[in-house]
Amino acid sequence: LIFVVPAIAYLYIFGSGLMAGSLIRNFLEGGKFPRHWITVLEIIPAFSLYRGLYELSQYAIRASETGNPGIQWSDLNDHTNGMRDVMIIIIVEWLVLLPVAYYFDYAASVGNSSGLLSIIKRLLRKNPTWRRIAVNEVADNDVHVEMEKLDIIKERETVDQVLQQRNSGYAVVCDDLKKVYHGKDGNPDKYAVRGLSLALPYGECLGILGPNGAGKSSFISMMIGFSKPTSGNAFVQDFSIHTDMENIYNSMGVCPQNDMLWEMLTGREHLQFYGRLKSLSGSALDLAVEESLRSVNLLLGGAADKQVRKYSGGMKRRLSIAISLIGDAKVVYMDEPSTGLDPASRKSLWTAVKQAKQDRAIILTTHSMEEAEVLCDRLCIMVDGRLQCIGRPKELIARYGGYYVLTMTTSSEFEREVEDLALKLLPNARKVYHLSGTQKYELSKQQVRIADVFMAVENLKRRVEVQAWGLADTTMEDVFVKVATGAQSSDELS
Ligand SMILES: Nc1ncnc2c1ncn2[C@@H]1O[C@H](COP(=O)(O)OP(=O)(O)OP(=O)(O)O)[C@@H](O)[C@H]1O
Repeated sequence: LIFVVPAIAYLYIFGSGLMAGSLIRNFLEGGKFPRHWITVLEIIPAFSLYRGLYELSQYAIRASETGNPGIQWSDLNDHTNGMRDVMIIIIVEWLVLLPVAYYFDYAASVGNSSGLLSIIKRLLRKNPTWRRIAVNEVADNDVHVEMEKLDIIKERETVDQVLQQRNSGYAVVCDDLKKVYHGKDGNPDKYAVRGLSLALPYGECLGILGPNGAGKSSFISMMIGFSKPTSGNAFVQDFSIHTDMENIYNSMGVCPQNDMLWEMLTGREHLQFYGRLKSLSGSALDLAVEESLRSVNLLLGGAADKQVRKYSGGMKRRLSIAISLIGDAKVVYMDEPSTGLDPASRKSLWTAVKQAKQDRAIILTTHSMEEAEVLCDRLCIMVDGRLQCIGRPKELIARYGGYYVLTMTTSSEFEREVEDLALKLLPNARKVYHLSGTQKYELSKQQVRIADVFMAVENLKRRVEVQAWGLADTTMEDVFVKVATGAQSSDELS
């Protein structure tokens, strides 16, 4: 469609211009063709345009021969030149076709025609939520029982409030964003993102956690303009991702999941290129490049001036991060930024990101809970295209945690004793893991005292050989597993 429509439009304009050129001139100069039929033909825009240009040229030729001025406003009253009809036709068509063009442009930009009625409603809405685009709801034909959590509802309310304001002061606002990949060859549609609403202020780093296929990359690819949302909208610095992507690009930085680098260019050349794209030049550009290279440890050993094909995977990753941050990008997306980095590089990368987030908004996807806790002010967990929870890491741990994890490894003949110990400490202790002698139990913090656990283990050790044991507070990883498995099993049930 992308190629066929412009080709047809081009052929139409070219063909109708050619026809208008030969027909109008012959009809006018032949004098036999009825004048009113010429006016009817002028309804075709190319014909009225040609007629207007023809008349202007006739007046101009006469003016050059006689020394008189060319066409005057008063000549519109002269019926023989047909200029008044031409002007009326052009103005009326302009008034009619402009809204029609706007409509088709709009329908194409939301990727889903939403009907003339909804656009008119949007324009006429008395007290409009001015930035919300009424688009067709995705025919979400699953029967998932929506049991929205309070934090998700609160985030939705914040989004609603923010959308009422013209200058929100928020860096990113997502309004019920959805993405459906239409199934090909008889395959069913894939609902990758099912109505994401969130509001991100400046200076915040939001981490998106989720199992493989949760929809994290699909969300980011909509936000950076790689793909169009099926419905819903998002605003980056108050610019819509449907209509203002050009403006968004000026202040956006992206570190994609797969490094997109030119093998033959050096790291420094990459940064110079992207710096210039962000309108940096001269000494400001040199300074920014130097700073970026330093922040991701690419100055050591002349790495900055080596071609990227000679870089290790980790060096490429660090360069991608530097590219995403150069030029004072105000909103930065990082898709699994530390994948493939060794621990030292990861730590220096985290320092760079921490420094960078002071005055920008960062959206970061990751599978590393440690990274999420170190870098992110807020975290959300996404499962099967839906947000399951959102909040500060400590809040989430407190909400979904509330228990200690007792881990113990013995030889398999003593597994029964370990189970007895856990149940004696807490009759409703929950076994969450059991594999060849290693068992894990969740013990409610409110019902168990740490001192009792230590005493019970000491007693057990007198009778049984305990190879290893540990008592840990709930970690983000526990929260993640709990939320993700809980959501997946509720999806399976529904
Ligand atoms: N172009 C596409 N066409 C069809 N389905 C797609 C397409 N891209 C992604 N999907 C599907 O959409 C779902 C979400 O994919 P996405 O890549 O967004 O997940 P993710 O959370 O980023 O996963 P990961 O952590 O593995 O990167 C998956 O089931 C995936 O198979």
